[in-house]
This record gives sequence, C-alpha cells and structure tokens, in this order.
Amino acid sequence: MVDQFPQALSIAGSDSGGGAGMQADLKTIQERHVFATTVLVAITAQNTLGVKDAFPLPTKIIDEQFAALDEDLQIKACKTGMLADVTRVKAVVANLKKYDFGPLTLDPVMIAKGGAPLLSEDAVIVVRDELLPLATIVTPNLPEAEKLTGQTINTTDDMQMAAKKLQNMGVQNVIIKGGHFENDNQSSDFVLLSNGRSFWLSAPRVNTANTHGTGDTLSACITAELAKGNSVEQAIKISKQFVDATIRDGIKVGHGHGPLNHWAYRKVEANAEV
Ligand SMILES: Nc1ncnc2c1ncn2[C@@H]1O[C@H](COP(=O)(O)OP(=O)(O)OP(=O)(O)O)[C@@H](O)[C@H]1O
Ligand SMILES: Cc1ncc(CO)c(N)n1
Repeated sequence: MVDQFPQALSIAGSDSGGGAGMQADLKTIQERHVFATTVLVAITAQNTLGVKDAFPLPTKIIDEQFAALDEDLQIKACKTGMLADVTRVKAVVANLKKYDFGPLTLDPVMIAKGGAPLLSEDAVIVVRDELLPLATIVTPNLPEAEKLTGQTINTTDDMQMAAKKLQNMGVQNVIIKGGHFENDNQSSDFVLLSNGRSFWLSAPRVNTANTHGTGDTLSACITAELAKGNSVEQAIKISKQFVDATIRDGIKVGHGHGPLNHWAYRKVEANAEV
C-alpha cells in the first residue's frame, strides 16, 4: 500500500479546559505536522483550577472508535494518556492487541497536577502487567515511576534504578521525567534505551505555575515523531526541546495551573533556519 500522510493516534481523556489530555495531544501532534486521530476514553470537566468531575465512556464506544480507525486510517504510532479504571485499561489493551497502530508511547497518567485521580488505584497493576509490555516507550513522572516500580525516588540514582526496573518489566525504552524535583534548578529527565544506551536530558527549570499538560505534550510529541519514522532517540530529543519551548514561552490562560504555549516551538525552528 502507498504510504499516506503520517497519522498518529491519541487514546486519552478529554480536558474541557483545553490544556492537558487529549486536547494537549491534538495541539502537539498538529504542531509536529502529523495528522491526529483519537480514541476518547473518558471525559473530564476540568479547568486550570482542577478536575471537577470525570466520566469514563462505555467500552462499546471505545471498541467502536478503534474499529473505525482500523477500517480506514493508516496510523503509524499511538499513545495512551488518561485511562480511568481497570475496565477501560483492559478494553484498550484488548484493542491494541487486536489492531496494529504502530509503536505505543505509554504515558501512565495517574494523578492530575491539582491532585485529582485520573486512574483508579486498582488499575495501576493492570497498566504495569498488561499495558507496559505492549509499549515501545513509557514516560512516567516521578510519582508514576514510584507506583509502577514500588520504589521511592529521591535521588538521580533512584531514577536510574527505577528506569532499569521498568525495562525489566518488559518495556523497551524508558524516560523518567524529573519535572517534580522542584528543589532543583534544572528539569532533568533520565532516558534508558532498548540498546542499553542511557543519558540525561536537562533544561533550566522555568519558574512558572503554567505546567498543566507538560507530560501529555511530551508523550504526544514523541508519538508524532515516531509516526514520521524517527528513531526513539530522535523522537525523545525533539520532544524535550518542544515541551521546553512550550513552558518557557508561556501564555496566560485561566487562574490556576495554566496551559502551555503549544505554538512556541515554531519560533525555535524559525530561528534555527536563519
Ligand atoms: N518548570 C519546568 N521547567 C522546565 N521544564 C519542566 C518544568 N516542569 C516540567 N518540565 C519538563 O516537562 C516535561 C514533563 O515533565 P513532568 O514531570 O512535568 O510531567 P507530568 O507530571 O507527567 O506532567 P502533567 O501531569 O502535567 O501532564 C519533562 O521534560 C520535564 O523535565
Ligand atoms: C484528561 C486529562 N488527561 C491527562 C491529564 C494530566 O496532565 C489531565 N490533567 N487531564
């Protein structure tokens, strides 16, 4: 079959406030010049002040979204975000086993920045045991890496140890995001690749409250780059620069943890071309 325009898939929850979740994924994938498709798993009533309510969708309509995409589109990479609970995680796992949507970036979304649960406690084990082995890359933040590995993470050595543990659980590539190390003047993420290579990606920490959707944006950018055929290492490096620009060149929207500036990387690219 002749290759079509690159297409990527976000399997996630909706953030009505537009800053995180599926909305962040759509904006990011579009910015990377990839066609974005979606399987909506849950709807949240949310703004920059917090999550007011969440409604997981029936598995029938989740299955039907996957089937509709498989019938018609040529998806080259996919990601998961908010998956809500055991029922929805199992539905997503079954569909990812049934259809080939390319490499999976697993963003194990558990708790929103304001503290609201986006994944039930009992679903963590199902993500670890059933979804993780299907993933090409997993992108936990520090609390998520702690939950998945069962170890506490206080130091950079702990991050490296946790990454190795995650790889031993069956995922090929790992990036542990350091955004939650708030007493550090750098925001450093640890990367461990399937070939054993590892490295840190660091950027000076931006002193801002507007970091709603940073994790979603990073994982969506990785997904878009993989859909274009880039290697995991290339995809991760571009995505760190992309998310950094969206935080650094901030915008003011809402009254709480504000969203990112999803078009900021255009300026970085334009300057690089001069
Ligand atoms: N204040 C900051 N300054 C610079 N980079 C940051 C900052 N906060 C987060 N980052 C970067 O953003 C990316 C996402 O990391 P983070 O740990 O915030 O993800 P997350 O907690 O999953 O985000 P969210 O739950 O809001 O989607 C990482 O590359 C991290 O280093
Ligand atoms: C729907 C949704 N997905 C993910 C996140 C995490 O950023 C959020 N706040 N809301």
